[in-house]
Amino acid sequence: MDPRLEGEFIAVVNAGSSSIKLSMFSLHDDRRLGPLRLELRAQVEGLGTATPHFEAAHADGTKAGSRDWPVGERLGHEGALEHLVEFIRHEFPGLSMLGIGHRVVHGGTAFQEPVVVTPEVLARLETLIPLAPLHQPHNLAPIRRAFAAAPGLPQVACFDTAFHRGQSDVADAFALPYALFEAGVRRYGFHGLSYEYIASRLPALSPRLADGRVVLLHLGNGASACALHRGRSIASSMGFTAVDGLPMGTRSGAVDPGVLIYLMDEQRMDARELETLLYKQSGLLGLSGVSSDMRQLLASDAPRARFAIDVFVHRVAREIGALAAEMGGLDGLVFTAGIGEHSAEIRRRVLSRCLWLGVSVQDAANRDGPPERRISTVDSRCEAWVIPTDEELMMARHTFRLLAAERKSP
Ligand SMILES: Nc1ncnc2c1ncn2[C@@H]1O[C@H](COP(=O)(O)OP(=O)(O)O)[C@@H](O)[C@H]1O
Ligand SMILES: CC(=O)OP(=O)(O)O
Ligand SMILES: [Mg+2]
Repeated sequence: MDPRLEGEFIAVVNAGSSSIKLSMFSLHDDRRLGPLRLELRAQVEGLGTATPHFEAAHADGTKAGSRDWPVGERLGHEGALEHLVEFIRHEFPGLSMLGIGHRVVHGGTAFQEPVVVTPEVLARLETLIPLAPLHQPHNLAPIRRAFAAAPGLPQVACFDTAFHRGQSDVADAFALPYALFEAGVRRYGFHGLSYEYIASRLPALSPRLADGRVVLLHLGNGASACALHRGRSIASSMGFTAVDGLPMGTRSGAVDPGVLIYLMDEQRMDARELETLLYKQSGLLGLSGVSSDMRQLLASDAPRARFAIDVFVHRVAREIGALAAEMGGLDGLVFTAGIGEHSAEIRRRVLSRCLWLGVSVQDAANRDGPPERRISTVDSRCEAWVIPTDEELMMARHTFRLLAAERKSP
């Protein structure tokens, strides 16, 4: 065994709609670097497609493993999880664990911060599956599996919704009958672990933004925007579910609800068919007919690929304006997640629509530079930044904080 991998660990599981990521953090008494150190990241991507792919890397980026499955052997979430668990067992024999942190997309109104999962908590989280059908079942399956395999091992659920729970009722409400608001039909907002991580980086990177009005843009396979005022979320583009707001890889983003009634009446679509349409057949994939993957769209000459990108950029620019209006102005913009971190072209196009907000882009910095960087000119009234997100580190921090506190007060 690698001597670095002795001691106690926290595992963190981020089960998405088409991938499972598992990261291992070791614990240390290091005042300067903090108690958590990333040791290994492992993931299976492309679940449900013809070409699932496993890859694992040590913290320094060196490869720890990889695997492809034969074309046509459709690997599901369960098979991927088994593979990851076996890999970790092999890499970390005799492993001692403090606990496991899980990303759980929906915490409803009841869960406003991370919690240690009990069978009762798990049962309540299961009732939220209809509110996040693409994510919640996959988030809860690894919890159930770990309960069965290691009943005494503490598990912590970290919610995508929690960071937004401080938003006002006015920001949260749909203008539906008030009884529905009371029954929990309201805006929740998602990608909260990502936004919380970015907010935690701002004091070191830009004190002005840490204390100011910022729109955070999480543009990945799922995409959303968040209005951050003095480090707190005050509004977000995602609503009751993670299908609202911006167009995404395969999700529609906001549509006129009248369209759904029309489709039910005229095309006799039922709830399941609408769910498939809105979550799996829309967004970049639905508009382009080419791919849900922004890299492929940017590389394509197909007119509809270009059209899909145009719609995406248009809606992102619109959302920035809407969230700036909620905050009464804007001091900065932050791009994060797959597209936000890696696509200079999308950032350039979005920022070219933000001149009215006082953004002046530094082209060379936008094209290239260290992963965390300012991409606006020094005299830009509104700052623009790229900050890679780290949902896993945020989850490891929450898990450590909760379990260390539990250990002190048994
Ligand atoms: N260099 C790049 N240029 C454009 N898009 C990119 C680039 N790298 C990754 N992406 C896009 O990022 C998206 C995936 O984002 P990511 O945050 O990794 O998703 P997930 O929600 O699965 O974690 C895909 O649309 C992918 O095409
Ligand atoms: C909430 C959500 O959309 O998550 P993801 O981006 O992982 O799909
Ligand atoms: Mg994501």
